Amino acid sequence: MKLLVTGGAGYVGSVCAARLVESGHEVVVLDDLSTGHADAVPEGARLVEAGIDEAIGGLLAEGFDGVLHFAAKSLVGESMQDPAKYWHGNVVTSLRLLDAMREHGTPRLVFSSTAATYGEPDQVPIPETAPTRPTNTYGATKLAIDHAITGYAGSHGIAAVSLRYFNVAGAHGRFGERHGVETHLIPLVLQVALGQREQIQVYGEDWPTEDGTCVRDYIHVSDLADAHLLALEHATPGEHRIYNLGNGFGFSVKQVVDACREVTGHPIPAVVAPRRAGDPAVLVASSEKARTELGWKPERTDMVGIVRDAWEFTRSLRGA
Ligand SMILES: NC(=O)c1ccc[n+]([C@@H]2O[C@H](COP(=O)([O-])OP(=O)(O)OC[C@H]3O[C@@H](n4cnc5c(N)ncnc54)[C@H](O)[C@@H]3O)[C@@H](O)[C@H]2O)c1
Ligand SMILES: O=c1ccn([C@@H]2O[C@H](COP(=O)(O)OP(=O)(O)O[C@H]3O[C@H](CO)[C@H](O)[C@H](O)[C@H]3O)[C@@H](O)[C@H]2O)c(=O)[nH]1
Repeated sequence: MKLLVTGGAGYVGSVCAARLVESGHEVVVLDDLSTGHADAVPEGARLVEAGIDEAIGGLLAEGFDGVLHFAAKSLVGESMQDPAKYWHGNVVTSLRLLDAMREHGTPRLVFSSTAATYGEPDQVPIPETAPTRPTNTYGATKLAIDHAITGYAGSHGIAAVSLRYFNVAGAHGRFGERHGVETHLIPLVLQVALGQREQIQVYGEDWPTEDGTCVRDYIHVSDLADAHLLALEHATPGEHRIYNLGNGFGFSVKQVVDACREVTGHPIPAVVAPRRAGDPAVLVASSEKARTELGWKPERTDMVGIVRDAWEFTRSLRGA
């Protein structure tokens, strides 16, 4: 297939673009490099360095079999301080993309949604039928886009799939996580091991969990990429399918830090800090639907293995 990958110079998009190229697809990456890196675009893919708003119409006029839409603003804290950046950058931009797909008859869409669409869950593991009550602007914009996709798919025959990622982690060879402003736990802990930061702050030790720290469902980015390939195969015209992607079990912040100590051999000093606003205690996915309907089976579920891949990638960046 000829596929357009928006945000393919970013973390998840570059890994998926690499997997698509490996699988024999023709890949064009559309990325404005606002948080991505040109050298993260895999060999064999064409990079169009531009924003979606200005370039999408001209590009889709070339004729594509589908779009994988990763491009977004995705910092939860920033989304609360500057909501306009998120409503415009995520929702308005995605509407432009949907309108261009409709105009040019682009048949398939796979969209990066998020666990943040659910907010504080009533039950864990979280199924797709759980109430969607996002607690931050980032999650609200992703939910709004999901609603728009449902409408466009139903009315204009687009075969659409939204994948709600839980906590993405790990690396796929030379493709990994290098956000300019890093807020995610594993890369921050690895920065301590590299001597770039003195200690890791553990945001709260008084949560209602076994060891008192927050629990999250960490999904290896290569398993995530597999799900995108399956989503493309199973997408059905006129339908908008929504799938959670997680391993179905959680690791606490302390367990993640311990795994990083084991992999790096560094003591990684940790200090307890106040809770971070908006953090739920436990987020774990039920991904039964993706397993049953897509035949998806995450294979890299061991935390030490996930951290090892992230560590190798992080060290390679430093030429270590
Ligand atoms: N990383 C996670 O843990 C996680 C979890 C849930 C959902 N997601 C979603 O997955 C997607 C990818 O996340 P990521 O961690 O790879 O982020 P990222 O910041 O590394 O990648 C986003 C990419 O999109 C590009 N971009 C942003 N706005 C653009 C625009 N208007 N036009 C063209 N390019 C644009 C950026 O330059 C960047 O390369 C996002 O939609 C994010 O919301 C990520
Ligand atoms: O320095 C840090 C950084 C994080 N944490 C904790 O580590 C856990 C994981 O935090 P991350 O920031 O790595 O990830 P989040 O769970 O906050 O966010 C992830 O899940 C969200 C869904 O709620 C969105 O999908 C978002 O894009 C995705 O990164 C949280 O309990 C957080 O409080 C710390 O203790 N110290």
